[in-house]
Amino acid sequence: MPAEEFVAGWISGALGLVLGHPFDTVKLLGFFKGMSFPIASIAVVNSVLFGVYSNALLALTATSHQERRAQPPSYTHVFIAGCTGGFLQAYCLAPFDLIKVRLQNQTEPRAKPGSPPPRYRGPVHCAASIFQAEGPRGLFRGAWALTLRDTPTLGIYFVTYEWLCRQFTPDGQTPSSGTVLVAGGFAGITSWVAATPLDVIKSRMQMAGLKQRAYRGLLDCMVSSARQEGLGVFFRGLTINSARAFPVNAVTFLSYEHLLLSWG
Ligand SMILES: C[N+](C)(C)CCCC[C@H](N)C(=O)O
Repeated sequence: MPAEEFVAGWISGALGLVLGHPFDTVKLLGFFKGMSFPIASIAVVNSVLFGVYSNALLALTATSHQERRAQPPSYTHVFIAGCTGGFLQAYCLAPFDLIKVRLQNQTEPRAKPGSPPPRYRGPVHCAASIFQAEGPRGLFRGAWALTLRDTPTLGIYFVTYEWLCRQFTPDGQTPSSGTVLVAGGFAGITSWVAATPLDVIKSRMQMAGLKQRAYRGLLDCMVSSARQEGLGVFFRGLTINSARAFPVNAVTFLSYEHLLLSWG
């Protein structure tokens, strides 16, 4: 059997791949366009959350991640560590979240002839415009509401995760991948259900001055929203938040646990 065809086939195939690569890259970049900003920001924020959580538990219980399966921390410690992680991640998240909310609310019809250009051209332009108009503090608009939203609800997040893992795992053993997926998914849902009322208020405060009227503060925003739209306003987005929370947090916890396991 002549080998040349194989070699030629291999080389031409490889060349095709090399030549095709830039096109694939463009296609891929096009496909993921607009995703690099959320991906980059979630990476930073999530590393702060999990890093602070784990270190807070280390400080509270003097056990490392590996030791915690044999000596599980109390739920009070898990809650305190979760709240600490939530509090600190909220500050890192605040500017990214503000930009996301501002860009998502830009729903002017796209590039119709004669229509005004969008206010923000992209995440960097959005950040720069806010910075120019309001200074660095402008980038933290709504940060207080975000902190109130995330501090207790991330405590709830880790308590739910730990509790569910322990229900389905024999003492001292590592939870199975299935358990981690389900516990992570439900931790996400529970946390988002608890966070939704303040999520609504947070987004309104971040939009204040643009589309919405300006509020005197968090309480004013809560009271006037409830007065005008009824108490149902605090549950706006509950279904979509929960539907998104399950897969996102199932995968977050699964990859987190697996990475830690594989690093020893
Ligand atoms: C605290 N709060 C519920 C707002 C978020 C908790 C889960 C965090 C996760 N990165 C996610 O985006 O779902």
